[in-house]
Amino acid sequence: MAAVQRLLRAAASGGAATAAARRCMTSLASEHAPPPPAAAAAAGERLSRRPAAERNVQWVFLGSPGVGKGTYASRLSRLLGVPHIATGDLVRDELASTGPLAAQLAEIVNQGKLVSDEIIINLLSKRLKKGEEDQGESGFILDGFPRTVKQAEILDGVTDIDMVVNLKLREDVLIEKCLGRRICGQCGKNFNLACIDVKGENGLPAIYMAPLLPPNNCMSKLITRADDTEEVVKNRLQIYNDMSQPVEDFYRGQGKLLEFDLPGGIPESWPKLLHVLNLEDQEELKLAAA
Ligand SMILES: Nc1ncnc2c1ncn2[C@@H]1O[C@H](COP(=O)(O)OP(=O)(O)O)[C@@H](O)[C@H]1O
Repeated sequence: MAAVQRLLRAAASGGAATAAARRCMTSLASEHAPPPPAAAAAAGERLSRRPAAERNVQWVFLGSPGVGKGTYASRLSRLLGVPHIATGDLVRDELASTGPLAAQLAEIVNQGKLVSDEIIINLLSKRLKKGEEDQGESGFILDGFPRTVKQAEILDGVTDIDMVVNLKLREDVLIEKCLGRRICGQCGKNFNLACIDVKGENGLPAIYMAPLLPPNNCMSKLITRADDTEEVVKNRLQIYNDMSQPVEDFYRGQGKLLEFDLPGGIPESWPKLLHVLNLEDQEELKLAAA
């Protein structure tokens, strides 16, 4: 983990970096740059490529906006005792701060565009470092990163991802779910006011998802994300299809991609997800210990 944040930080700053990490950074700058060179892999090998059995889980969650990556990644992180790190949350924390990046980020995020690889890697590496130093964290479930093939290549250059879960849902449902999303301005919890009840048609299955309603004390404090308007959501979906679907192919090619079509809301999807991840026993143990 230390190696992950060291190299990611080095890749972002280009400062007191290893030569390998500096080369990763150079590859960020050019559209047609080659993948991180062998030296980067070698440095990662020396510093961080511990066998999976000797370290905690290192998973990635992929999926379009609104699919529920945050919901399932955070449930799994609690079950497995590893941090859930959502780059969208890191961006929103930065937006809420008075830091120098806030104004620049607001313009990009509110149009539904992607933040630059350098900024996002910088935010991620700071988060990894803080988690490791303050909480002794090890392992991670990444949500919202990598979102471009370049980000995936950089991550690949510094550490071994064990598995990539690709959550999938039909596009009309994704839009409804994004528009129904709300956050409690006080406790920060996520809710969804949308009641999804669509018939099966054109080969697509019927799908029902009950709303995830807030308790009474959150009801009056609900906030809608500025990028959850219909226009911006459609733009984000388009950007996901253009920029992030190639990331699915990247991991599919490595044999790490687990495709998961959400069958419905949390009550139907969670047990099925645990089943395909072979984690049913883990949940039983945890419930028994509670
Ligand atoms: N890995 C990333 N690369 C670039 N931009 C990112 C990344 N992660 C988050 N962002 C920025 O933060 C915004 C919100 O991210 P997120 O909460 O993950 O949204 P979504 O609901 O679309 O999955 C994105 O639209 C983008 O501007």
